[in-house]
Amino acid sequence: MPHIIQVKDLNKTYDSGFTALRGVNLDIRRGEIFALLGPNGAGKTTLISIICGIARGSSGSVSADGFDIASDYRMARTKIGLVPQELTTDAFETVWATVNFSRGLFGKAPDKAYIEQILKQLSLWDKRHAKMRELSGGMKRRVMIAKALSHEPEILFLDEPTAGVDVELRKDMWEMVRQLRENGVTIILTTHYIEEAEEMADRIGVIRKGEIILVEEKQALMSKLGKKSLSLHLTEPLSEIPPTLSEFNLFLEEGGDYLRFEYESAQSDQVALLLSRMNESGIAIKDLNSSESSLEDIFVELVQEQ
Ligand SMILES: Nc1ncnc2c1ncn2[C@@H]1O[C@H](COP(=O)(O)OP(=O)(O)OP(=O)(O)O)[C@@H](O)[C@H]1O
Repeated sequence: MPHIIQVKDLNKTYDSGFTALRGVNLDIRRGEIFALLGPNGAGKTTLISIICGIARGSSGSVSADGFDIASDYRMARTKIGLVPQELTTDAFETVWATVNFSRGLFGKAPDKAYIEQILKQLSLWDKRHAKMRELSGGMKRRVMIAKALSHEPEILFLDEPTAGVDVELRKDMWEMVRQLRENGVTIILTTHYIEEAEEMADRIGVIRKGEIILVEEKQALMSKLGKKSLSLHLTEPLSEIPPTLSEFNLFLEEGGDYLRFEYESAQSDQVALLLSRMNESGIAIKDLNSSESSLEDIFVELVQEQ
């Protein structure tokens, strides 16, 4: 079964009458890192909460590793670990007790060796006897991940895993998430840091006003929707764009000293053509500089466009 999570025609209308999800269909592949992006209030937490069995959908179905989350709730729930946005732990418990207790909640027999393994993997082993309140914010977050992994789930949801975390720690977190994926865990994360999705995700889903507006391989998304720009510093300034270059999307800048070419990522063969055409027209360049749109630019455009 290639899809570890299948969401079919999922709708959610809250008691207030507000519809937070509309006809969501989403398949998550086994072993991938999937990033769910969307502006505030788009429905990310609602979707995750339903998949994790914390909230109920109004209609539609969800299965986790083949188990329906409504009719096979217990089995579905054991497949999933959730790292929520908020840090919720007992300040006076030790790291070891916190993680061990969480495993027990899922009805799993104690397994010291396994808990030791995850604490070591998350660099928490030295802190196993420390009380939660003695830990730094970053360590607490790692304990939340250890808790979510304590019952050996195959799917891990990370809701804003690095919100409010400094750059250094964010990089550590990314490394850790990659490591978990190496160990065979499927990862679904929501994030406001588009850089995070760009860095880590295999596929990206964009949700807006309760609808999934796009699901795409990250690489394909960036090359399909990305734009590139090439800035050419001319040896002699131009007063206007010569007719021989009229087919290109060109802009004269800084009093004619610079010629900027904007093109879609998929049309990179245009660059060679432009340069040879300029050569033929006797337009020489001193220097050039290229830039491309980030996932952030693509995302902003997508969300605005729809
Ligand atoms: N219990 C509730 N009752 C009514 N409306 C709700 C409830 N929970 C969430 N909503 C609404 O549903 C919409 C989606 O909320 P949700 O928390 O899923 O968004 P989100 O994408 O996770 O946002 P954020 O990025 O801000 O966390 C919002 O408009 C929110 O106000």
